[in-house]
Amino acid sequence: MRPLFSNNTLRRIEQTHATAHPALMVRAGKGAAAWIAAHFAKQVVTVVAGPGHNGGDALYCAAELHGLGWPVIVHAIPPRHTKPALAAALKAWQRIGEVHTDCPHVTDGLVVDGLLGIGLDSAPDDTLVRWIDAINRHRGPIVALDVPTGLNADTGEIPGHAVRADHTLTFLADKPGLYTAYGRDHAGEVTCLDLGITVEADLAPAAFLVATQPLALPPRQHASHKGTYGTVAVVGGASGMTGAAMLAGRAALQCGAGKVIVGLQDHRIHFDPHQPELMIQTVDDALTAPLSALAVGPGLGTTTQSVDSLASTLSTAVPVIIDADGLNLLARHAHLQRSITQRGAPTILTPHPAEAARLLGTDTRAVQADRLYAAQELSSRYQCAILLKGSGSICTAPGHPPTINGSGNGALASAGQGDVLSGVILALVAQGLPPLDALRLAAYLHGLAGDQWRQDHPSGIGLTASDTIAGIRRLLNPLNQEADR
Ligand SMILES: NC(=O)C1=CN([C@@H]2O[C@H](COP(=O)(O)OP(=O)(O)OC[C@H]3O[C@@H](n4cnc5c(N)ncnc54)[C@H](O)[C@@H]3O)[C@@H](O)[C@H]2O)[C@@H](O)CC1
Ligand SMILES: [K+]
Repeated sequence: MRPLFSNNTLRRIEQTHATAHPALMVRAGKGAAAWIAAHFAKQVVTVVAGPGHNGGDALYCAAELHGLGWPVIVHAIPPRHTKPALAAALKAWQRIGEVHTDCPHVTDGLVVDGLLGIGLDSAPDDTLVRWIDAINRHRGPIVALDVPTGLNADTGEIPGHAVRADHTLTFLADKPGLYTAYGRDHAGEVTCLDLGITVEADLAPAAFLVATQPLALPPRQHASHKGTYGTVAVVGGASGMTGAAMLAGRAALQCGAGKVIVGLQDHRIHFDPHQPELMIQTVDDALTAPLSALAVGPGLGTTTQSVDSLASTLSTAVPVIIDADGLNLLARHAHLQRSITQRGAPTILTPHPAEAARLLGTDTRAVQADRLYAAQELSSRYQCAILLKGSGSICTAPGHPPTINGSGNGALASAGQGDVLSGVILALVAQGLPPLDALRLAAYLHGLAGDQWRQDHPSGIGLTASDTIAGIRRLLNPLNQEADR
């Protein structure tokens, strides 16, 4: 897992190395130029520099690219208060070429965004907005230095306008905001240039990025039977919403749970013709089975019967995953919140941002403005493992640092995907993974199944939740290399 550092920590690192030679700003500019020269054919490059040190990086990058024989045009916003390091960078460029102070109008080549980095302090002012929009109008490649201008590097929030880069060259260490909320859409492909600095071991990361498969299920032993892999139940499926519970059940089954019961509130359905292995029962019957783990919420509804079903689920002594309407009911009913804190077995909450907002008594915008904080606050308030869904899903649990999931794409924004994710988590917990491990692996595999599907469907349109289940099953199996000896 890759460590991600907050702006405050990055500032501390910068101070520690303030007298480094060559200076970090020079290293950043030269490193960026070397990366650009290695990844693009020589072409006109428009370097856009802002009023702070991010602009200084850009000016050294311009000078270096010029030295490598690239045609370079520089546009810079004059700083209100010149900092010495920026003045030196400006001087270095002015020995080579002109500085245009008007808003760039780029028609050709590559653009380097060095307007703002981690110094963004509020929504960009009018001048910056015009320059950001001018960069975004460019149809060719856009390379952002450190952070796409306008994106909050801590949170991935965009308080106003932001550059949409194809590549971001981020300096010293990786940053959480590049991977969650709006980060993925605006940063493009991220490359970290460490500038020859090793981050001090005593500096705690704000989060970790899960960029590769975090762990695997243990191989299946020959002398095993379905009971070895757990009996699980999905509780939900009120009239008109039975599909949600079925999808969760199918996902649990196809991800290896031994026996899967679907406890439906709609008593008219007794059988899943597409997945006859599922045992369809009433909620009461499902809860009397000797279960290893439960998921409650998919299609649960919000009736009195739904509240009773959730309360019965919480009174069991096995791990419970709460999703969808289960979370909405939890947000509304204090007695359910009390039951959660009194449970002896683990509880896992898997909210999307709107559900997280209800659980925290705030609004979706506030959750999205700081997803890492929201997930950690939920975990401490409810003493649960949390998976906060959305771009760059966050997994955390009390006493554990948060992780940001690095897989997935917009194709997964489709009906039933959350139900599938609940079923995958359920299967992984039933097969013995601790809650937080199950969340991280499930989020990663779910995203990766979407990424693999997208390779054959570039616009990302039409991925169904059922397709995702099949993709995750394929991903789970190559992992069990040592199986069945
Ligand atoms: N932190 C580090 O360790 C390093 C930082 N470097 C660079 O320096 C950057 C940070 O430099 P700074 O602290 O000067 O910050 P920035 O260059 O990101 O921006 C600061 C400037 O932008 C203005 N500004 C901020 N928000 C604005 C808004 N909403 N509207 C209009 N103007 C706004 C500020 O008044 C200030 O002049 C990093 O992102 C990176 O690119 C590198 O040189 C190397 C190492
Ligand atoms: K930038």
